[in-house]
Amino acid sequence: MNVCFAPCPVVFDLDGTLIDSAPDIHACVNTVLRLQGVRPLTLDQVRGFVGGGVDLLWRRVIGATDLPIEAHRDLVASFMTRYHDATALTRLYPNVTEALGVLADRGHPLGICTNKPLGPTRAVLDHFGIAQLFGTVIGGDSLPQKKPDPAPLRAAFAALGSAPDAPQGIFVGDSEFDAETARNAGVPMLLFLRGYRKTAVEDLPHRAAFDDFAQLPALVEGVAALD
Ligand SMILES: O=C(O)COP(=O)(O)O
Repeated sequence: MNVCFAPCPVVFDLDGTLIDSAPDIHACVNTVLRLQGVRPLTLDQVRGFVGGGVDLLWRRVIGATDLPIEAHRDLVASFMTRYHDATALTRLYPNVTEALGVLADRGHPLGICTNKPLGPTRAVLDHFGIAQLFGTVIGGDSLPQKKPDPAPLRAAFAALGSAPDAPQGIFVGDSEFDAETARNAGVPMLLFLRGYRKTAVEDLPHRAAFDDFAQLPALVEGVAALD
């Protein structure tokens, strides 16, 4: 049972949930590959590598190229010099700002729990003028653990005033990592269908699914009323 008496905290994943950032990640990856004399990857390939943070992204990029695994650390460092403020090709999904505004006006504490490093996370929230809506922002490098470990999500709920070992609230995400994180943390998940998920919807644990952020405030109230 996940009882919410006051408007419950709502924590959001970032890449593939609030923002479509794959074009910027793709561009930064290919800039690094070009410097190495390696053929560029497609947008679909790179999009499929997003979700587990930058270290895993580059292990997957290396696996798709002839680059040696020993180069991983330098490739990540080179990538981060470009990625830390990459926003030019990133877009908010439609109706995100409006939905966040409705939830904030109704008194829901809002947070971010992403595997994206904190630097680029803050850059993108500032770029879209939504940083002030979030009471906490947990990035992929904020804690030793990353999603799907429940620790980052529990930390986000705790920062929003929820009990750390029995968090109350809702997690909104798009991916396998997010669904597993929500299950590990014991919170209901709302699954956004236009993100970077590779698994069939019915194979991912989730409370409800949606494809337009205009639907989100009603879904949140529905979940909160049931729990
Ligand atoms: O940077 C990533 O790999 C994924 O970030 P996300 O947790 O916001 O989906």
